[in-house]
Amino acid sequence: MSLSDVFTMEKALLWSSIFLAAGATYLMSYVMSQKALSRIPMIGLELGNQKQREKIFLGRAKLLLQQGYNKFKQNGIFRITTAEGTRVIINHKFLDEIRDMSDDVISFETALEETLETKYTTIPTDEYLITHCVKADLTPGLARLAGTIDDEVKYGIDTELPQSEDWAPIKLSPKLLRIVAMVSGRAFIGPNNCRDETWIKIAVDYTLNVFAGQRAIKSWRPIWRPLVYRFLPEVKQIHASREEARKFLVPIVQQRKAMQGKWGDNKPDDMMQWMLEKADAWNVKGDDRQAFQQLTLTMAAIHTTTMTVTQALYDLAAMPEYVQPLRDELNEALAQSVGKFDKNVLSKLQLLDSFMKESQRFNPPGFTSFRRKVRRGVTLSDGTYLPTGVTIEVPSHAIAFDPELYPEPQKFDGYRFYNIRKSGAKDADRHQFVGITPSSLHFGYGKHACPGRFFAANEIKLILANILLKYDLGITNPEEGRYKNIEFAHQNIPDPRKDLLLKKVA
Ligand code: HEM
Repeated sequence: MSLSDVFTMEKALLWSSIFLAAGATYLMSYVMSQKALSRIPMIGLELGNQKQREKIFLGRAKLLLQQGYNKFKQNGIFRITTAEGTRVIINHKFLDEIRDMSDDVISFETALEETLETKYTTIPTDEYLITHCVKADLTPGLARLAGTIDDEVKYGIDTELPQSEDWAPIKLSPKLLRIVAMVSGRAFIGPNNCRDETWIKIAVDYTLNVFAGQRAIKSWRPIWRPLVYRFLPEVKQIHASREEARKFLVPIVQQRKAMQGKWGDNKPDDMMQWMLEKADAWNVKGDDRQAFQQLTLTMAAIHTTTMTVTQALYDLAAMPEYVQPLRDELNEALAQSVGKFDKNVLSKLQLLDSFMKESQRFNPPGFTSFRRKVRRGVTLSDGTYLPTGVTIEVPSHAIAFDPELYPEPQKFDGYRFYNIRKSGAKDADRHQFVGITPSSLHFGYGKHACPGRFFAANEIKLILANILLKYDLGITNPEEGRYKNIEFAHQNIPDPRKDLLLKKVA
């Protein structure tokens, strides 16, 4: 045997030992994490095997989460089989210790990548400049923008909703989507672009395409996904709508850049402008990427807001007894500000704010919140170990129906939060629509809690206020009660097939 043969053999032996050691370490950590997980109680085992439980979760998630929350309220943690695998559901009592953990330990972004199937859809989850500008520019600018947003709301209502003085049935969701796309667009890309039909189509369709794409990917087992994703029509559609958006948005980006320093008093006052001015500092390079950031923004903003307004209008239509008190509040606030909606008027609408929050408590967009991926195993204060790779969620809907937190939780009380705020209690303002507490989690919690909720709250108030002043509302069969939501796994959406009745007030 030559010297070089000996070296080759030694090398092979070395590599084999490294692989064996790595394999053994991986196996050990897998076994340990499975052991740690198995210590967390599982609900729903009586419903059948994993496949059967996944299927049952699609139709009964709300109920199962509620049962788990009630059963494990003391220890606070349980596992459940969802359509996307096993999830660890944690009680809100752990939120304050988790919220301060770094993203390397408990990650919002990795959980979102998993939800959106970013590996295959390529939807970015790390566009930090968006969140920064929403917090640093949009929210502080809300008082200045209230008038323009109100103009756009009025234009949207005049052009999209019926103008009849007799009862007219409409399918609300598509109309509201267009209104919200225009109104949000006014604050995102400015008055010259927000009414453009191409923009409205992009803003409305993109989120739907992304959700169809990720659902199509999830319908395949993980092992097949890298092979099939390129051929899925739903994934191709995401790319097609991006291309459409690129053609529309890139020229606007280029025009804005060409005008840099030459705007004078006409400088646009919108998200695109603020983001372009900060792009270098945030290392966001290239016209395409800067244009696509508007798409990511619409994905966070348009459908979430539209669903919330739809739910509130379905509630108002089913409970018309709230209409007059809300109109009285509006008229009183407007009378003190020469008939114009401004920041002061909006802050006086405490009953409307309370009604919106109660409507969201009953009809949240999802039954869980605070979805996070554990990237580094962590031990909670009660000794529970959450191993690396686990996805955690908080049962926000079950929490919002806990009688210890919300007296008579099954009763819709539009005055619930209004009365708390009027009571003068120390933390009364935390019960505003935008307020986030461990028992009110529909905008998330901690450092990734929705930064757009202040803009959303103003937009929703302005849409509801203008509709309330202009229309009477009704549902088609009052004896059947409020329209039921469509529940699918974690998700909860207003039924788009239902007709809302509108009649212009004389
Ligand atoms: C009623 C409407 C809305 C609802 C219900 C909603 C809900 C949420 C929720 C649940 C989260 C995740 C929070 C967490 O897990 O802790 C979130 C994040 C986010 N939302 Fe909203 N949202 C709404 C409107 C908006 C609007 C209008 C904007 C933009 C103007 C926006 C921008 C964002 C952004 C950028 C994030 C990611 C934050 C981050 O990465 O740290 N949202 N939203």
